[in-house]
Amino acid sequence: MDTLTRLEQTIAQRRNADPASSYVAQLHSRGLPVIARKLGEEAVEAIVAALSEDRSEMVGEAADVMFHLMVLLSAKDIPLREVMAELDRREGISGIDEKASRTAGRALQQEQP
Ligand SMILES: N=c1c2ncn([C@@H]3O[C@H](COP(=O)(O)OP(=O)(O)OP(=O)(O)O)[C@@H](O)[C@H]3O)c2ncn1[C@@H]1O[C@H](COP(=O)(O)O)[C@@H](O)[C@H]1O
Repeated sequence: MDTLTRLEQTIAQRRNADPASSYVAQLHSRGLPVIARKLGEEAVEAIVAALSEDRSEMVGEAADVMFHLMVLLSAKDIPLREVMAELDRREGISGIDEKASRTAGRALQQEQP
C-alpha cells in the first residue's frame, strides 16, 4: 500500500478519536472552516519555504500541505482514489491546451443570443 493510501486510512481511523490525544480528531472536531483555513496556512508556509534556500524546510512544508489536504478530503468524504482518477483523466492533456479550450468555449457561449 502506498504512503498516501496508508495516511488516508489512518486519518479515517483517527477522525473520531479523542481530540486530546489525536491531532486529526482535534481538527475534525473544530470543523470544516478550521481545516480549510489550516490548509491555507500550510500552503502559505510552503510558499515561504520555497522562496528560502532551505531544502529540508520545503520538504517538511510540502508534507504538511499534503497531510492537511488529506484531512480536508476526509472531512469532505472525498476518497483519495477520486482525486487520483481526476489526475489520471488529465494525464496527457496539456494545461495550455485545456485552458485554450475553456477560453474558446466561453467565447462561443458569449456569441450565442
Ligand atoms: N502526517 C501527519 C502530520 N503532519 C503534520 N502534522 C501535525 O500538523 C500540525 C501542523 O500544525 P502547525 O504548522 O501549526 O505546527 P506547529 O508545530 O504548531 O508549527 P508552527 O505553529 O510553529 O508553525 C503539527 O501539530 C504537526 O504535528 C501531522 N499530524 C499527524 N500526521 C499523521 O496522522 C497520524 C494520526 O495523527 P493523530 O491524529 O495526531 O494521532 C499520525 O500518525 C501521522 O501519520
